[in-house]
Amino acid sequence: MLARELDFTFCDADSLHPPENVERMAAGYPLGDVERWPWLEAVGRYLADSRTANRGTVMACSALKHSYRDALRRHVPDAFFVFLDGPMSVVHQRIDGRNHEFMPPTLLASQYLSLEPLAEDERGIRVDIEESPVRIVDTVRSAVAAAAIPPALRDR
Ligand SMILES: Nc1ncnc2c1ncn2[C@@H]1O[C@H](COP(=O)(O)OP(=O)(O)OP(=O)(O)O)[C@@H](O)[C@H]1O
Ligand SMILES: O=C(O)[C@H](O)[C@@H](O)[C@H](O)[C@H](O)CO
Repeated sequence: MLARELDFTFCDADSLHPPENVERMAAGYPLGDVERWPWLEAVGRYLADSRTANRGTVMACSALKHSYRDALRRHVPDAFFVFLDGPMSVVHQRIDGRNHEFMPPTLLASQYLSLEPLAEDERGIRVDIEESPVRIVDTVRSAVAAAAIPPALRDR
Protein backbone atom coordinates (compact mmCIF):
# COMPACT_ATOMS: atom_id res chain seq x y z
CA MET A 1 0.00 0.00 0.00
CA LEU A 2 2.75 2.43 0.92
CA ALA A 3 4.69 1.79 -2.27
CA ARG A 4 1.56 2.37 -4.31
CA GLU A 5 0.83 5.64 -2.51
CA LEU A 6 4.39 6.90 -2.92
CA ASP A 7 4.68 5.56 -6.46
CA PHE A 8 7.72 3.55 -5.40
CA THR A 9 8.55 -0.03 -6.20
CA PHE A 10 8.15 -2.67 -3.50
CA CYS A 11 10.54 -5.41 -2.50
CA ASP A 12 10.27 -7.93 0.32
CA ALA A 13 13.75 -8.56 1.68
CA ASP A 14 12.73 -12.18 2.21
CA SER A 15 13.16 -12.63 -1.54
CA LEU A 16 16.87 -11.78 -1.14
CA HIS A 17 17.73 -14.44 1.45
CA PRO A 18 20.11 -17.10 0.14
CA PRO A 19 18.53 -20.59 0.05
CA GLU A 20 20.54 -21.78 3.06
CA ASN A 21 19.02 -19.02 5.23
CA VAL A 22 15.53 -20.00 4.11
CA GLU A 23 16.26 -23.66 4.86
CA ARG A 24 17.59 -22.78 8.30
CA MET A 25 14.49 -20.80 9.27
CA ALA A 26 12.14 -23.38 7.79
CA ALA A 27 13.86 -25.98 9.99
CA GLY A 28 13.09 -23.81 13.04
CA TYR A 29 16.54 -22.32 13.69
CA PRO A 30 16.97 -18.55 14.02
CA LEU A 31 19.54 -16.78 11.87
CA GLY A 32 22.56 -15.22 13.54
CA ASP A 33 24.71 -12.28 12.47
CA VAL A 34 26.88 -14.55 10.32
CA GLU A 35 23.92 -15.62 8.21
CA ARG A 36 22.46 -12.14 8.10
CA TRP A 37 25.45 -10.11 6.88
CA PRO A 38 25.46 -11.44 3.27
CA TRP A 39 21.69 -11.02 3.14
CA LEU A 40 21.86 -7.42 4.42
CA GLU A 41 24.55 -6.68 1.83
CA ALA A 42 22.21 -7.99 -0.89
CA VAL A 43 19.39 -5.80 0.48
CA GLY A 44 21.72 -2.78 0.57
CA ARG A 45 22.89 -3.41 -2.99
CA TYR A 46 19.31 -3.70 -4.19
CA LEU A 47 18.47 -0.35 -2.58
CA ALA A 48 21.59 1.32 -3.96
CA ASP A 49 20.80 0.04 -7.46
CA SER A 50 17.26 1.43 -7.16
CA ARG A 51 18.67 4.75 -6.05
CA THR A 52 21.10 4.81 -9.03
CA ALA A 53 18.15 4.12 -11.33
CA ASN A 54 16.32 7.01 -9.62
CA ARG A 55 13.66 4.66 -8.35
CA GLY A 56 12.23 4.89 -4.86
CA THR A 57 11.83 1.56 -3.11
CA VAL A 58 9.82 0.42 -0.12
CA MET A 59 11.73 -2.53 1.31
CA ALA A 60 9.99 -4.78 3.83
CA CYS A 61 12.93 -5.89 5.91
CA SER A 62 13.47 -7.20 9.41
CA ALA A 63 16.56 -5.07 9.98
CA LEU A 64 16.31 -5.89 13.66
CA LYS A 65 19.49 -4.32 15.04
CA HIS A 66 21.04 -0.87 14.82
CA SER A 67 24.15 -2.44 13.30
CA TYR A 68 22.06 -4.09 10.56
CA ARG A 69 20.50 -0.75 9.69
CA ASP A 70 23.97 0.81 9.67
CA ALA A 71 24.94 -1.80 7.08
CA LEU A 72 21.98 -0.70 4.92
CA ARG A 73 22.80 2.98 5.42
CA ARG A 74 26.28 2.41 4.08
CA HIS A 75 24.58 1.61 0.76
CA VAL A 76 21.82 4.25 0.99
CA PRO A 77 22.73 7.00 3.45
CA ASP A 78 19.33 8.69 3.13
CA ALA A 79 17.33 5.55 3.93
CA PHE A 80 14.17 6.27 5.93
CA PHE A 81 13.31 3.56 8.44
CA VAL A 82 9.79 2.69 9.52
CA PHE A 83 9.85 0.76 12.75
CA LEU A 84 6.69 -1.34 12.98
CA ASP A 85 6.28 -1.58 16.71
CA GLY A 86 3.85 -3.61 18.76
CA PRO A 87 3.46 -6.30 21.39
CA MET A 88 4.74 -9.77 20.63
CA SER A 89 1.33 -11.22 21.54
CA VAL A 90 -0.34 -9.28 18.70
CA VAL A 91 2.28 -10.30 16.16
CA HIS A 92 2.09 -13.88 17.38
CA GLN A 93 -1.64 -13.98 16.86
CA ARG A 94 -1.30 -12.48 13.39
CA ILE A 95 1.45 -14.75 12.13
CA ASP A 96 -0.33 -17.78 13.56
CA GLY A 97 -3.21 -16.93 11.28
CA ARG A 98 -1.21 -16.44 8.09
CA ASN A 99 0.63 -18.76 5.76
CA HIS A 100 4.30 -17.97 5.28
CA GLU A 101 6.57 -19.74 2.86
CA PHE A 102 9.24 -20.54 5.49
CA MET A 103 8.93 -18.58 8.76
CA PRO A 104 7.53 -20.65 11.65
CA PRO A 105 5.83 -18.65 14.48
CA THR A 106 8.17 -20.43 16.94
CA LEU A 107 10.98 -18.10 15.79
CA LEU A 108 9.15 -14.97 16.85
CA ALA A 109 10.57 -14.80 20.40
CA SER A 110 14.14 -14.88 19.05
CA GLN A 111 13.29 -11.97 16.74
CA TYR A 112 12.09 -9.89 19.70
CA LEU A 113 15.25 -10.74 21.62
CA SER A 114 17.36 -9.26 18.83
CA LEU A 115 15.11 -6.29 18.15
CA GLU A 116 16.55 -2.82 18.80
CA PRO A 117 14.20 0.16 18.36
CA LEU A 118 15.27 3.10 16.22
CA ALA A 119 17.85 5.29 17.92
CA GLU A 120 18.19 9.08 17.84
CA ASP A 121 20.77 8.94 15.05
CA GLU A 122 18.48 6.94 12.75
CA ARG A 123 16.27 8.73 10.25
CA GLY A 124 12.77 7.34 10.45
CA ILE A 125 9.68 6.85 12.57
CA ARG A 126 8.02 4.33 14.82
CA VAL A 127 4.48 3.32 13.99
CA ASP A 128 2.03 1.33 16.05
CA ILE A 129 1.04 -1.93 14.34
CA GLU A 130 -2.27 -1.90 16.17
CA GLU A 131 -3.38 1.01 13.99
CA SER A 132 -5.13 0.18 10.74
CA PRO A 133 -2.99 -0.27 7.61
CA VAL A 134 -4.62 2.83 6.06
CA ARG A 135 -3.68 4.93 9.06
CA ILE A 136 -0.14 3.54 9.18
CA VAL A 137 0.36 4.35 5.51
CA ASP A 138 -0.95 7.89 6.07
CA THR A 139 1.39 8.43 9.00
CA VAL A 140 4.39 7.16 7.07
CA ARG A 141 3.56 9.24 4.00
CA SER A 142 3.40 12.40 6.08
CA ALA A 143 6.65 11.58 7.85
CA VAL A 144 8.44 10.84 4.58
CA ALA A 145 7.18 14.12 3.10
CA ALA A 146 8.32 16.05 6.17
CA ALA A 147 11.71 14.35 6.16
CA ALA A 148 12.35 15.43 2.57
CA ILE A 149 12.30 19.09 3.63
CA PRO A 150 15.48 20.32 5.31
CA PRO A 151 14.65 21.05 8.98
CA ALA A 152 15.74 24.70 8.61
CA LEU A 153 12.96 25.32 6.05
CA ARG A 154 10.16 23.65 8.00
CA ASP A 155 7.25 25.67 9.46
CA ARG A 156 8.12 28.85 7.57
N1 LIG B 1 -1.96 -3.05 10.80
C1 LIG B 1 -2.45 -4.28 10.71
N2 LIG B 1 -3.66 -4.57 11.21
C2 LIG B 1 -4.18 -5.82 11.13
N3 LIG B 1 -3.53 -6.87 10.58
C3 LIG B 1 -2.31 -6.63 10.07
C4 LIG B 1 -1.70 -5.34 10.11
N4 LIG B 1 -0.47 -5.43 9.55
C5 LIG B 1 -0.32 -6.71 9.16
N5 LIG B 1 -1.41 -7.43 9.47
C6 LIG B 1 -1.59 -8.88 9.25
O1 LIG B 1 -0.61 -9.55 10.01
C7 LIG B 1 -0.11 -10.67 9.28
C8 LIG B 1 1.42 -10.55 9.16
O2 LIG B 1 1.69 -9.51 8.26
P1 LIG B 1 2.80 -9.65 7.14
O3 LIG B 1 2.82 -11.07 6.61
O4 LIG B 1 2.63 -8.53 6.19
O5 LIG B 1 4.07 -9.39 8.04
P2 LIG B 1 5.58 -9.30 7.62
O6 LIG B 1 6.12 -8.08 8.26
O7 LIG B 1 5.76 -9.47 6.14
O8 LIG B 1 6.15 -10.53 8.40
P3 LIG B 1 7.57 -11.26 8.14
O9 LIG B 1 8.60 -10.31 8.63
O10 LIG B 1 7.45 -12.50 8.97
O11 LIG B 1 7.63 -11.50 6.68
C9 LIG B 1 -0.83 -10.71 7.94
O12 LIG B 1 -1.91 -11.62 8.04
C10 LIG B 1 -1.33 -9.26 7.80
O13 LIG B 1 -2.51 -9.19 7.05
O1 LIG C 1 16.73 -11.74 9.90
C1 LIG C 1 15.93 -12.64 10.01
O2 LIG C 1 15.82 -13.37 11.01
C2 LIG C 1 14.98 -12.91 8.86
O3 LIG C 1 15.09 -11.90 7.91
C3 LIG C 1 13.58 -13.08 9.42
O4 LIG C 1 13.21 -11.94 10.11
C4 LIG C 1 12.55 -13.56 8.40
O5 LIG C 1 13.01 -13.64 7.09
C5 LIG C 1 11.23 -12.88 8.46
O6 LIG C 1 10.70 -12.60 9.71
C6 LIG C 1 10.17 -13.55 7.63
O7 LIG C 1 9.70 -12.53 6.90
